[in-house]
Amino acid sequence: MKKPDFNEIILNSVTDGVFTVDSDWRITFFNQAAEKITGVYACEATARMCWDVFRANICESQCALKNTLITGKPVVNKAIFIVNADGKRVPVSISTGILKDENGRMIGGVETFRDLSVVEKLRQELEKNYTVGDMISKNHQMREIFKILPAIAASDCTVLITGPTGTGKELLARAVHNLSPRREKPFIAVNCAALPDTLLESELFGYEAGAFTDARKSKPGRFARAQGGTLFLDEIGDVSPGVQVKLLRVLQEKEYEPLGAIHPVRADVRLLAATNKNLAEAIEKDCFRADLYYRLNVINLNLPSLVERREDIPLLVEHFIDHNNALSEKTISGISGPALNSLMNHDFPGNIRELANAIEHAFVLCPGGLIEPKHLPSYLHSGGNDAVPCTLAGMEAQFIRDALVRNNWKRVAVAKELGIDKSTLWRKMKQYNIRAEISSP
Ligand SMILES: Nc1ncnc2c1ncn2[C@@H]1O[C@H](COP(=O)(O)OP(=O)(O)OP(=O)(O)O)[C@@H](O)[C@H]1O
Repeated sequence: MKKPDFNEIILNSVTDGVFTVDSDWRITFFNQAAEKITGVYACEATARMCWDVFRANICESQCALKNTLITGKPVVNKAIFIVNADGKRVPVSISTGILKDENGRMIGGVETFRDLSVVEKLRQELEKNYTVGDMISKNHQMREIFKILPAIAASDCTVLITGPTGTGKELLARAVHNLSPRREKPFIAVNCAALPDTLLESELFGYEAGAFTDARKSKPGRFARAQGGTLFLDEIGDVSPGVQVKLLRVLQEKEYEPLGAIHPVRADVRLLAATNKNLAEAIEKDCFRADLYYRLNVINLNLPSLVERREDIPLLVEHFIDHNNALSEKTISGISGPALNSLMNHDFPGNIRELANAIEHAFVLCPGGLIEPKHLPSYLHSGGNDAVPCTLAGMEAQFIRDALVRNNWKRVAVAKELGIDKSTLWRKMKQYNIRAEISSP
């Protein structure tokens, strides 16, 4: 009778998957847990190339076992995905090591892997509870907003969303639209600060042919495009008195006149507006009409800054890692303790947009595995802004910032110097979280 192989008995008793390969990458052993996790029987797996059986997202570009056999360094608990025999993605954490014979000669490698499906499911459940639309938060103030959002969405009232830049005002407006009975109709967003006054007016209300010299054909405005749906007016605090009067008329009479039109047009549009300015102060300074403010501010949703909801940082970091993983070829498994610490200790003047940009930056520099402090923008871990940017986006941001300083933050002059449109400059400043030190045209 064949003597029992105790090594095999032990390896088949553990709940982690274990397989070994020889120096030609052919599987020499496949335990029972490996069969269960991959859905492949040991008799089918043995003697096959490991990447044909253990189909991991890192097989081609960053094989952990290969790395270990080349460098001699083990990989410990790296989170990856494999594709099982049914074609389903299974999250696993892998560890690797070298196999040596009694003379110390390398004869292959060993990989152990743990099924993380349950952990992943729990994480997704947890995230689902903290999510409305694309917004994620576990902060009590935000969760109060999430709670009343369906009722607000179901009504047709105007909503004024306030809060510092990058706190998610547009995302919240989209969530209101997507939860509302108007969700099948368009959601149209207009950034009122990005357009000069005359252009904003024709952009919003459209014009008839012959309304002005270049108007050969009539053009529908954003109100017309949003008909039946929702119009989101971002940066409403920057709208001129002339446009304010016209908006007031739409809100009061539900109609407007395109430039050069003889008859008014009925507007079936829900208005949502947002600002990071203090409109009450603007009213006192006679820069904003009180009557328009009251019409817009039927419901006010105020978003707290990220500093006021630091508890959201880990959740948001995971969310942005997932998002970037889905968009890129890379697999980033998470963030290291020290890197998360750097983020937790930062004040984020650009709020969630700044955090999202920091994770995007880390994706460029991090080859895989965990995001470490060195992968984050230098100002987050070195305490200074002086480091030379090493990504194209970083260089563009630096270039724009330098031009703004050179031109005393005058955006018109900077746009001219850089040969770009003022709205493009504005968009890029927002993208790179460059904030004016002196407000100017
Ligand atoms: N709660 C959130 N969960 C996930 N992502 C968020 C959240 N809030 C904001 N974001 C992301 O942060 C970025 C900025 O959000 P958004 O443009 O909505 O901010 P904003 O307040 O409208 O900014 P601004 O005042 O500069 O116009 C976007 O990439 C958005 O997807």
